[in-house]
Amino acid sequence: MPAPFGGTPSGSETAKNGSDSSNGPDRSKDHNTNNTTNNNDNNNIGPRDFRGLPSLMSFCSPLTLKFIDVTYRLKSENKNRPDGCCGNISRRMLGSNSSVASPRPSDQPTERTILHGITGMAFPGEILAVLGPSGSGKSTLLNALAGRLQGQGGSTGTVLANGKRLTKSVLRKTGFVTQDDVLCPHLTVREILVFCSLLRLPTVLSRKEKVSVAESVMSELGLDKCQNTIIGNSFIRGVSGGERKRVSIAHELLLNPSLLILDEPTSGLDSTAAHRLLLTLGSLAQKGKTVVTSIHQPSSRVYQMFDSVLVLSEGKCLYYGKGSDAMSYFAAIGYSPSFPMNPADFLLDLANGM
Ligand SMILES: Nc1ncnc2c1ncn2[C@@H]1O[C@H](COP(=O)(O)OP(=O)(O)OP(=O)(O)O)[C@@H](O)[C@H]1O
Repeated sequence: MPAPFGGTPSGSETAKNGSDSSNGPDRSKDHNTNNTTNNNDNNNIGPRDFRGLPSLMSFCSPLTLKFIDVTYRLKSENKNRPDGCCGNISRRMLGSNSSVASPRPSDQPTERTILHGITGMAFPGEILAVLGPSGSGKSTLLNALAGRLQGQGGSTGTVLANGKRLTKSVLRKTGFVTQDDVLCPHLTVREILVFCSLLRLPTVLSRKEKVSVAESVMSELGLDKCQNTIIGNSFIRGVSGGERKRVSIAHELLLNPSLLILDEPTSGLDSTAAHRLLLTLGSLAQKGKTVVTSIHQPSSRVYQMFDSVLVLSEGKCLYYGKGSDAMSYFAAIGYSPSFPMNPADFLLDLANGM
C-alpha cells in the first residue's frame, strides 16, 4: 500500500489510519515535537507570553495533537414514548382511552455511533483538513479534539496534546472557531476585538497593552480596512462573510493559541475568499500553530494547501494521510477518476459512495 495510513475506500471498515503504531512515531520524527515541548505542556499561558507585544503573534509553544480511536456514541430517547407528552397527544388524537400503554420495542432508547474509532495526528506548522459529506461527523470530531465531549457519556478514545491528556492548560491554548458566528451584530470589528481583549487577557496587562494586542491581531488578519464597520446580520448590512469569519478567528487569536480548530471556516464564502482565508490559516500555521479545520468542499487550490487530510464517511475514516498522496493511494487500490478532477471532489464522491 503506497499510503501507509490510507483507509479502505468502501468506508465499511474503519481503518486505523495513522494509528499510534503505524504512522505516528514515524511522522513524529519529522517534526520538532519532542520532550522539550512536552515540558512546556503544563505551563499556563502566563503574563510573560504577552510581554513582547510586537512578537505576540510570532511565538506560541508548539502543540502536537494525537487522537487515538476516538469514538462517539449517541443515545437517543424516543420522543413518542407512551408516557411522554407526544405519546399523550397522539393517543388523544387517535381517541385511545387507554391510560396505560405498554412500551413498544421501537420505543426503547436507540444508540447511534457518530464516530467510529478515528485516529490521527496534527502537527505544529501544519494544516490538517477534515473532509466529508454533510453529517459525516466532522463537527463531532472537532468537538472531541477540542475536549468539548470530555465527560460526556458516549465519548471514548484518547486525545493527547504533546503526549499528555487534555488538561485545562492545554484547553486554554486551544482556540475553537465554531461553524456559526457568535458575534454581536451591532458592534464594529474594532469594538468587538478590543472589548474581548480587555475581558480575556490577563489583568497584569495594562489597558494600553490589551488594546495593542487587539490591534496586532486585527492587522494579522487583514481587518484594518473594516475595523470601523459593524458586524451586521441578515437585517443590518455589515462586514462581508469572509471578514466576519476573520473576526471570529481573530477573536480566538487574542489568546495566541497553539492549537486552532475551525469548523467549516469557509462555508458561505466564494472560492477566492475561501482561498484567501486558507492563506491566512497557512501563515498562522507557519508561525508554529497547529491548525485543524473541517471543510465541506474545498477547491483544488485550497486542497493543495492542506498538509494532511482526514476523510470521513458516515463517521468512519476513509483516508488519513498527506493530501498530496490521496489520489495515488486510491489509484493503487483501484479507485481513479475517469477524468482529471479536483482531488477534494473525488474524495467526497468516494465518501458518498459514488
Ligand atoms: N447531539 C446530537 N444529537 C443528535 N444528533 C447528533 C448530535 N450530534 C451529532 N449528531 C448527528 O451526528 C451526525 C454527524 O453530525 P456532525 O455535525 O458532526 O456532521 P458534519 O459532518 O459536521 O455535518 P455538516 O457538514 O452538515 O456540518 C449527524 O447526523 C448529526 O445529526
